[in-house]
This record gives sequence, structure tokens and C-alpha cells, in this order.
Amino acid sequence: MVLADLGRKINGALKSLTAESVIDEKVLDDILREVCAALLESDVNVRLVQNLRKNIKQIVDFEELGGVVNKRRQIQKAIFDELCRLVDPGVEPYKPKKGKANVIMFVGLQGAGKTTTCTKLAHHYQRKGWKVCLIAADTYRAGAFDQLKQNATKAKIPYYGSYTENDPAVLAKEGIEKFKKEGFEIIIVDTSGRHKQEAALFEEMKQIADAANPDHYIFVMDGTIGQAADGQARAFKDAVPIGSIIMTKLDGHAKGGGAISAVAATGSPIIFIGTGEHIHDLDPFKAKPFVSKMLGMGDLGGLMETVKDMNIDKNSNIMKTLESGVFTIRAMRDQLAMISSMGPLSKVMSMMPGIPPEMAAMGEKEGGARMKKMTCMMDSMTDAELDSDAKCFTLQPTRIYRVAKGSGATVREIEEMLMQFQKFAEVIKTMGGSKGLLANMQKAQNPAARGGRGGPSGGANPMAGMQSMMEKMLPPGAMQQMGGMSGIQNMMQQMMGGGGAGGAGGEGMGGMLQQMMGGMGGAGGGMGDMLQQMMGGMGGAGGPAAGGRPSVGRGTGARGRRR
Ligand SMILES: Nc1nc2c(ncn2[C@@H]2O[C@H](COP(=O)(O)OP(=O)(O)OP(=O)(O)O)[C@@H](O)[C@H]2O)c(=O)[nH]1
Repeated sequence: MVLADLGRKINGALKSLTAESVIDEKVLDDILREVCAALLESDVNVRLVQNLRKNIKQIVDFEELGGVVNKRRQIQKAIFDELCRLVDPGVEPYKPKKGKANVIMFVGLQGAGKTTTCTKLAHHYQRKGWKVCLIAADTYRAGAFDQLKQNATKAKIPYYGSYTENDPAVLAKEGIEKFKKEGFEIIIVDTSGRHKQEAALFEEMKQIADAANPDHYIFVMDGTIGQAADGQARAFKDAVPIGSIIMTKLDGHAKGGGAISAVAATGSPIIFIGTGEHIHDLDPFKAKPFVSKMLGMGDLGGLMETVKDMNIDKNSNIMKTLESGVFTIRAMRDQLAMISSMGPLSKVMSMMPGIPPEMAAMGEKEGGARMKKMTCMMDSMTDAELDSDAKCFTLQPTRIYRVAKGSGATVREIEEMLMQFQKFAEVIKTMGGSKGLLANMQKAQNPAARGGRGGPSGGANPMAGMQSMMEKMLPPGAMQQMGGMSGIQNMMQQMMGGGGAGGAGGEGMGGMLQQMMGGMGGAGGGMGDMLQQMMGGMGGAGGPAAGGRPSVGRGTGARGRRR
């Protein structure tokens, strides 16, 4: 992940803070030296780094701070908040208006990802019920129209372009008039890439802007760009009134600090980030979760949203299986299906505190493939075997050979899977069996109905399960470095702006997370346990299949001049 290196270094600096028994100006200066060095090494603009340091020194006032723990938290929070300020200029992001034509013009450097991101954004709004369309006004790069046409057709999004019209301003104007007449709400204009040294292309961009008169300009910034970002972003900002930024290729392995500098240079908010080449790889951007994930602290809000969106309804198999009170192989299969429905495993893992970005990315390959393989084995079982507690395989081992043959797995793999099932069943037992798991899931779905002080499994402290899960997930010694469970909970509350803090042993953020994690895979170890078991790895590749069926667009055709 881009910025992973920066996150690791800053996290290291923060952790060294927790080893300090006395925290004074010198300790703060040492920490800030490490943080600023990490930012500069990641290509963040030196001016921004100096400002960040000055702000933190002003915020942390040793006179008013209390004991060591409080000073530690204040410094952690000050650094966290200043990192958020780097990527969030505090400007209200753009929101299209329903019931009218919203013309959005994309600008940016060559190869930044404009054409790809135009389609991603159109698809994003299409999924939300907007009437969207695309205009291919990149008449400079050969193949740009074909690329947009192919993307739009696959996503079933109407498009307008031409092989004969060479003037992008004329093309943009024609397309906008056409789509406005047809009542489209989101009209996205893709333009060709340009570089601040290409004055003619900047002039052309202004002509397109005059012809298109867009409601909003989006600057597409390649997240892997280095120090040059600052100057380029300023040049675009001087030429057109950039409203917001989409930062692309954050799934890459570059420093990424340059892109952060560009945000500051334009003073425009980042509204989305591109995290891959597929149409779904576009994530809404929010500063706090972004920085929190970069620092390996996860994105609790995003994880909770994902769980709530899963809407495990009463009639689903899972509920019925669990109401029976026996944790069966079918229940485990349904749990795996539920986790898969949350989205790519790497995204789910990157939202979990304590899982470093590189491990989350590895999770996609290892964990994703493993889940598919386990599900395939269970799909080769009879209903009686699925609805059992797996003892039938011990009584009749020939069943294992049959399932192995039916699923293309080895006997050893089937035996491993059955051992894992036994481990999950053990974890479920620690929370009162299936009924306890059911209670977890219902509470994770409806935190408001959490009721009394007790946690998901009756009177037990909800933080207990969370603590054991975090200890399993975090590197040895990390817990005390982060101030233990209360330190983690307070840091999460601060990061998420409060978030329903309970008392010392109460619900609060940590309790919610514990319920949620327990609900997905058993309390004690929770999802962390499940993921770690899967990461144990049967190996095997696996990845998302390309999707989408072609359909007719609205292109007009005939060959013309191209670069
Ligand atoms: N990994 C990754 N690749 C991306 C992302 N966004 C775009 N790309 C790839 O970046 C390359 C350039 O994307 P385009 O959409 O063609 O870029 P462009 O800005 O339209 O290019 P020009 O028209 O030449 O200016 C393509 O291979 C895209 O698949 C992303 O978020 N992640």
C-alpha cells in the first residue's frame, strides 16, 4: 500500500513513546524528529513538515499536562490530528445535486488514471440511483476513446465520443448538450493528460472548461507521484478552479508523500481514492480512517459500517442454524460466506486494528484463497455431514476420502479443515455455544439494543474477548506499548471523535468492536482468530474474476487523427 512505509515509521515512533517513563520536551523533540524524517523520506513537501512540527509543539503544552500516560496520549493525539490535517484541508467536499445536470470535468497529468476513474465514479453514482453518462473529450491520446467506450460499455453507462471530431471543446459541448436534453444528472467529461510544461495543452484545457462550463473540476492525482506533485498541482489549480481531488493507485507500493503535498497545494479535499484497476476499486475518502489505517490502527468506523450493511436477517441460514444451539459445519460455512460478503479480505483486514497494511494485502492472497477452498470442501459434503458437529467423519473416515475426491482437495486438507472446525467450535463454546454467537451477531447488527452493562455473553466484561483478540493480533508487547486495552479504547474514541465511550469496564468502542468481531467468528479469538487460522495457509492463488457483460453505448464512429 502507498504510504505503508510512512505509517510503519510513524507507528514505530509512537510506540517508542510508550517505553518512556518520563515525557518532556526532549522526548517530544526526539519523537518529532523521527516523524518528520519519515514524512520527508516519503516525499512530503518540506514546508508542510515544518508546519506540522510547529503545530504539534504548540499543541503539546507540558505545563498543563498531567502524568506520563496523559502526556503520551496528548502527543499521540496531536501527531494523529496533524497527520489528518495534512490530507484534509477542512473544505466541504463536492456533492452533486439531485434532479439537475451536474457537469464534472476531470483534469490531471498523463497516466494519472483519469479515464479509468471517470468510469469508476460514474459507476459509483449509478449504483446509488443517479442517471450518469460519460463524455470522451480526450482527443489527444490514441485509444483514449476506445478505452472509455470499452469501460462504459462493460458498466452499461451511456457515453459520447467521436473518432472524427478533433476539437475537445466542441466535443465536450456537443456531448453535454445532448445528455442535458436527455435528462442525465451526472455528466462526467474525461480530458487528456497534460503536464504543466505543456502550455498549449493547458490552454486547451481552459478552452474545454469555457465550452463545458462544468459545475465541478476533479483533479486526478497519481498517488505514487513524488516531489513533483506540489508544482504540478499548483499549475492545475492556477489554470482551473479545482474543486476536489481523487488520489489513484494507492494500492501501489510507492512513497505517496508527494500526493499528500498536492492536496495541500490545491487546498482541495480528497473525495475518493483509487485502490486498483477494477471498476469497484474506488473508495470514499475520509481523513481519520485513512490516517488510522496508514498507522496500522484499522478503521473501526468503516468496519462497523460494513457489518451493519451486512444486514444478517432473521431468516438467514445462519440464524436458523445457530438457533438450533449446535455449532455445525454448515454454521461455519455460513460464517465464512458472511465474511466474504463484507468485501475483499484485504480491505476487511486493513480496517482491523493492529493488522499492518502489508499483512492485509497478503490476506487477500492467502486468506481469500483459503476461504474459497474451505467453502468448496464443505460444498462437497452431504446435508447430514454439514448439519453435524463433524463427529461422523471420525466414525466413518471413508467420508473424508469421498469429500476429498468431490472437492479436488487432498485427504490431508480435509483433515486440516475438520481440525479448524473443531477449533472454531471451541471458540464458540467459550461464549456459550451457538446461542451466545447468535446473541453477538444480533448485538453487532443492532448496537443500540446492547442493553445493560454486561457484554454479549451476559455479565462478562465485553472487553475481555476484545483483549484476547487484540493480544492475538498485535505483535508481542504491543498491547502495553499502546497503554493496554484502556489505552487502545481511548485512542479509538479520540480518533473516532468519542463514539459512545462506556465506563472502564463498559461497552464503548472496544465493546462494540468485541461484539462485532465475536459475531463474526466466535468471541475469544473472534475474527482475528479466524483470520490467523486462515493465514496459516493452505496456500493457493485466487483473485477476483473480471465481471461485466458488454452492451450498446452511444458512440459515433469514423477514423480520425490521433497522436
Ligand atoms: N493499480 C492501479 N492502477 C490504476 C488505478 N487507476 C488507474 N490505474 C491504471 O493506470 C493506468 C492509466 O490509467 P488511465 O485511466 O488510462 O490514465 P489517464 O489519466 O486517462 O491517461 P491519459 O489519458 O494518458 O492522461 C491504467 O493502466 C489504469 O488501469 C488504481 O487506482 N490502481
